[in-house]
Amino acid sequence: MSKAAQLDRDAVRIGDLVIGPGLPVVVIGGEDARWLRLPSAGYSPEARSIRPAGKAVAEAPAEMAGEMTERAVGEARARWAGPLLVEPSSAADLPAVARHADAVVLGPAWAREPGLVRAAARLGLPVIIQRGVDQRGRAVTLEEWLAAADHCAAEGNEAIVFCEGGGRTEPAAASHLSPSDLAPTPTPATLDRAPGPAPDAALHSAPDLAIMRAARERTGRPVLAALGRDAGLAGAAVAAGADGLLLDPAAPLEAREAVGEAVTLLAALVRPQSPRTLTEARGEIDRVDAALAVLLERRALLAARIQRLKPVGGFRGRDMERERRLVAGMARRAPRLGVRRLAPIMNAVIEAGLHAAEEERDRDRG
Ligand SMILES: C=C(O[C@@H]1C=C(C(=O)O)C=C[C@H]1O)C(=O)O
Repeated sequence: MSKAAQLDRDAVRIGDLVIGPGLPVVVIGGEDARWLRLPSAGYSPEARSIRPAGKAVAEAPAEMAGEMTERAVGEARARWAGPLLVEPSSAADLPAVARHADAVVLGPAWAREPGLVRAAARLGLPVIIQRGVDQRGRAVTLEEWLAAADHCAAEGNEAIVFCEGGGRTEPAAASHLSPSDLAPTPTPATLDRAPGPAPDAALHSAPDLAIMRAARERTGRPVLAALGRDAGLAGAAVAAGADGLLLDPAAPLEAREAVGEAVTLLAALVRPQSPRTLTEARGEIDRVDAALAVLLERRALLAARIQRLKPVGGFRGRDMERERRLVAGMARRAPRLGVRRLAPIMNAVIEAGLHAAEEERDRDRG
């Protein structure tokens, strides 16, 4: 079966990762999959130059460049057993990508080059087409983006994922990442070896979530939002319908963790799924429980605050009328449970909060 095996038009499989609506939101560059961007300091996908980490740009002859690409992608493959996405810097990288990668990522400069898009599509791998600002500073339009997908499909490759990068540019500093950035758990030491000071554009991607939605609605294909190294827009992207988030290969561990948390919590609220298997259904319940735990913790903190604000707090100051009204309000949002089933649940929640508050008060009094 080809690596680009297609489930249906909505979902795309990359290795054992499935991306699409109704499925869990994936984090690429985080735990779900890795993304290797091959060295590039050129201004177009045809340009070819090699920038060894920390060194000045050096032009490399094509055959040497091919060897370096083969080594970089081969090493990345050896270090990471999960889905590996590789972004070529030129058509010369494609054979190595085909040999080792599970998907090919096309940077914004490729979207306007039908010949290159078609060459990438012919690898038979899933193709991730990025929209954004190319190295010349020109933004790919929605029409150009969709046209790139059509070129891909014209080659018989329907395993297409759109990736919205918005204002993100492709700064040279971000392009000499070594495969060490693909280590499963980056340590501060490996992060230190990551590219030096990068322009802000590398740190803060500005995906246009409206264009991302438009691509999703017009094509029915999955969409990703590229966040750069900043977790700030992760929740917004999930709420806007992103099927996955793409983190820069050099995103720090804290950003990866923050994105994972935002995806779990937001998706539980805004992305209801229809799981088909026991494992999928339990995965979905785990995400809902994660969101519930965060809300229960916040609720307990608020309840404790209220006990300190009331003239008589704790169990002695219990207000049963207030409790009855809040259960009735919740039952409107949880009709399956209704007042009869929600009342004992909320009674347990409220009493747990009051117990925690009284214990805390007793500790504080010493
Ligand atoms: C938090 C309060 O104190 C108690 C706890 C409640 C709760 O946890 O929701 C509700 C009413 C009171 O019995 C409050 O009075 O609002």
